[in-house]
Amino acid sequence: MEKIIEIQEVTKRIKGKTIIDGISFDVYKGEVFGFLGPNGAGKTTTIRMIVGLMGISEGDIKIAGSSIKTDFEKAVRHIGAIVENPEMYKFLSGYDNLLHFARMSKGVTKEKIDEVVELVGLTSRIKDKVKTYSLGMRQRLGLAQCLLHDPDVLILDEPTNGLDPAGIREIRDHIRMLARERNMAVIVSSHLLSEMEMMCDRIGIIQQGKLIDVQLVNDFVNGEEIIFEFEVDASERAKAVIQEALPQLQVQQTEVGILVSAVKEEVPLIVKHLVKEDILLYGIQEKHKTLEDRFLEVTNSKEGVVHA
Ligand SMILES: Nc1ncnc2c1ncn2[C@@H]1O[C@H](COP(=O)(O)OP(=O)(O)OP(=O)(O)O)[C@@H](O)[C@H]1O
Repeated sequence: MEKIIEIQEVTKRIKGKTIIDGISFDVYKGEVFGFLGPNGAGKTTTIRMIVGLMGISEGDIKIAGSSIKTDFEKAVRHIGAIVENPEMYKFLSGYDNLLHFARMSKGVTKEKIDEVVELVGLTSRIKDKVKTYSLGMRQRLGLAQCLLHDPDVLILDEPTNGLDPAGIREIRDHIRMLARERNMAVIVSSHLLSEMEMMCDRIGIIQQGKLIDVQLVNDFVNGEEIIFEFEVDASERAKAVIQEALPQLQVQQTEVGILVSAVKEEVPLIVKHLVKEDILLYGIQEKHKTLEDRFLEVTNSKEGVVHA
């Protein structure tokens, strides 16, 4: 995979306060990279530094090999971004808006405008005034605007904010398509964890200005341990039996039985202990953790390992 963004030991201080504290990670072409973190963690600040809206106190950011510090113009040329709400002229058509933006960047042809309109699925409505568009259509027009100069990287801060479920799905599908079919790197931030789980290939978790974890979404969510639910006739006793016999495992009582966080190889052992104590076992189910479960585990423990 080809690196397109390199964040190298970046620190940001504002009025003596450290907002971002020495973060480093890379983003590759063709992937959707999600930025997760509690409110005030530093997601927007990091994004603003990547797109060049804010200076860097220490460290460097390279885009397609060019430093944003020493080669700003060349570096940001590779980026298309929606950081604040895209500015649109509501009384103009979508097409006229794009024409307006096209005039501001060099070398954008009318064919290119038609191509991006088609790419974001707005062809049939592009001649209508923007004020008649739904929020989802406006977001897609914003996406089209970002794509006019053929960026390698797309940066979207909270792209699904305020959208209804259908709108969220539309934007998500477009983001994934741009990464897969156009080999673009897409960086998104969102506090909607279920959304990030569906949209991203990798996520970086930022907390109090530090990057505490960078992982593939699948590895992050599932890890090695799985939660198994054992449906039994006597859950309280079952919990006590497993805690006594296998004290290394985490056991939780539920309405129908017990939840045990374990690896698959440990399941026969758990069953053996339950059966030995004459506990009736009606079924075993695998419960997958959600990104939200894992996010809360990691941010609450404040410990994390950076897997590059
Ligand atoms: N210009 C500024 N002056 C002083 N403090 C700032 C400034 N910009 C950001 N901060 C502080 O930096 C921290 C990180 O803010 P940032 O907006 O990057 O967080 P965030 O992760 O995007 O949060 P949210 O999810 O709430 O948008 C916050 O504590 C914020 O108050």
